[in-house]
Amino acid sequence: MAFHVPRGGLQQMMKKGTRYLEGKEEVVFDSISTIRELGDTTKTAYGPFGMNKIVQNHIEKLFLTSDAATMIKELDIRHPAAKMVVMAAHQQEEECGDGTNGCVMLTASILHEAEYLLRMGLAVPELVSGLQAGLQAGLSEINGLTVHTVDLQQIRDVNAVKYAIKASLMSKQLGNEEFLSNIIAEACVSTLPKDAIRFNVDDIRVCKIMGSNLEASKIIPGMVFKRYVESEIQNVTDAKVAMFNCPLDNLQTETKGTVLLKNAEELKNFTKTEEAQLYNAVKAIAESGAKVLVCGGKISDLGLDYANKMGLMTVRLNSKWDMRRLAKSIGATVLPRLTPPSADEMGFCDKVRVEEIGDTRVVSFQRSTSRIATIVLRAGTTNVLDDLERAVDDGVNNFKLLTKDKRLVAGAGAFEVELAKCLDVHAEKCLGMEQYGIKLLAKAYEYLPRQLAENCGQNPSKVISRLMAAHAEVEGYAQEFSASAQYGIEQKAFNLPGSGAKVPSTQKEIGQMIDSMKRVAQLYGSADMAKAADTFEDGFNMHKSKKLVGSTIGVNIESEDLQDAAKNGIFDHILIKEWQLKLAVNTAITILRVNQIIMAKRAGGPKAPSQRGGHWDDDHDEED
Ligand SMILES: Nc1ncnc2c1ncn2[C@@H]1O[C@H](COP(=O)(O)OP(=O)(O)OP(=O)(O)O)[C@@H](O)[C@H]1O
Repeated sequence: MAFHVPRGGLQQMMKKGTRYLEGKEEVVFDSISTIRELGDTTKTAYGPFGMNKIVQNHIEKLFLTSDAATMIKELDIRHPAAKMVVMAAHQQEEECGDGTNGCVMLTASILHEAEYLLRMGLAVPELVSGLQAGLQAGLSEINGLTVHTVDLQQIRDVNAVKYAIKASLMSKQLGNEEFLSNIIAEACVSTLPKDAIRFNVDDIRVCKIMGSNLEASKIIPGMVFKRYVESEIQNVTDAKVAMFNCPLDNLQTETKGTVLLKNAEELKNFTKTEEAQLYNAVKAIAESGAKVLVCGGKISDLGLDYANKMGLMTVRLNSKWDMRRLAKSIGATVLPRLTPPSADEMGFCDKVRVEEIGDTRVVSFQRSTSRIATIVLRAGTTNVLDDLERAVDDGVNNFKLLTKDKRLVAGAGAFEVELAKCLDVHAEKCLGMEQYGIKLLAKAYEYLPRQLAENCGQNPSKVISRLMAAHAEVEGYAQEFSASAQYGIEQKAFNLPGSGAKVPSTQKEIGQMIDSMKRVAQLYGSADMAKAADTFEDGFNMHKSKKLVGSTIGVNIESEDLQDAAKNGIFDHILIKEWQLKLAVNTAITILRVNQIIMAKRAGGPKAPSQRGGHWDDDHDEED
């Protein structure tokens, strides 16, 4: 006789097969180690020398990429805590369209640091309140770290845009950034309306055509479809375009009817009226002035014949999204029935033509003032084309961010080191246990430049210590200066009406102080003050020129010597950094606050067998 083993507590309430985890060790530390593993997977793809991954998704589609968003999307992650990070990554992608890897890595590093503090005995509420304080401090510090701006007057300047978005392309397509940033900037700027700054990432379409190389890629103002036209006419210029959401065919009734034909005459005349109706409809469309007819439904042989007779170029589009985009691009209204369009309802194109790019036939609708531009990408393989498309997507998203906010921070890890330093300073001022949380955040930020250096094959510890020294030296100089005798002169200057006296303690404050001194000197015509400002500025510049120091010093991907990211035009958008901070801290807090994980048995019967007769990875799926 078998013994009955009683099940107690939660297990008793739940269906058999429910998984249940409890306690700090099982829940928090286990979640942290899973998330760290996720971070370890994506971190090697961070930055310009990030490695590619081959990811095969659940339908056996292959992805070759270093884009974290794609990796995370295609990996079917099941762990509930890791799913939180996946959600944060998705949110980062939704908000900014870039910076996903940074977000995942920051979350993983915060949790890694938190684990150490928890094991040392810090309570979760203390850690959480510290992280919240760190988040607030970080958000307010970020504002002061802007090093470059592209304001609304410059947003139509292709060179200014190109300069600002280049770094986002470098990290995906190192070596191709010059060409890509140029083509993306031109395409984005060309779609901006004349009267306002409005931009949607959907305004830039990508048409991938295999063959040739990247340099053969080009921008087409308007839409390009990889298809062939139905009609004999394949090339029109200055064309009015009529768009219909219905088939170019006889009207079909919804109900079926029976017709009794009594003689041959009736049989001959049966379809005549319908044919005449279709003929008249096509004729009316041609007479309205349209030269091109775009149909969302099927095109019958008869309809095509009439269109050819009337000299109409006929194109069929299958997707309703393509119809909508084309309508937006050429300024047309999509009509539901084959009625002659009014002048307002017709769109206009400079050219509609069939082209052969490589050995692919495309039909392009070109209009110089189009609100949509298409980038035709060329490369040898589909995987390279897909990766190029993702790089274009990052560039376009960065342009969109510029239309929302003009501020950029220094890239190449300079921002992270500077923010870590500011957070450390802030933590020193906090007296309670909060300071541990803030310091933790500062430490977590150091992981990003460290990884950037490691991926470039450099010694990460050496690079990070140099970076920190470079960022600290300016402060050191400011403090030295405040204590010096010369500061007395400037102090006097600052006591003049209209200027505030403040001991400069950061590079930014030194800059502001020099500016104020110059302004005051000019206002009061004081030669002494002007001389003092010059001396101060010279001293500061000399100090900087002796060594590479400053808040914009970042990782140099070519050598272990550092570089000035701002001078070399390596910028990241401020909104990317803000969202990374918010999402990473909030996700880490959410995970730290969990004390139980209860997973119900997965619903549904056995998995449908694979269509290709099994898969080498099936064993792993069985585990669930
Ligand atoms: N030439 C460069 N030298 C040094 N750092 C660079 C250079 N180009 C880009 N970077 C840095 O690389 C980092 C971005 O890398 P990457 O694009 O791989 O990460 P991400 O944007 O967080 O992730 P993803 O694009 O996959 O969502 C940024 O911090 C950027 O400043």
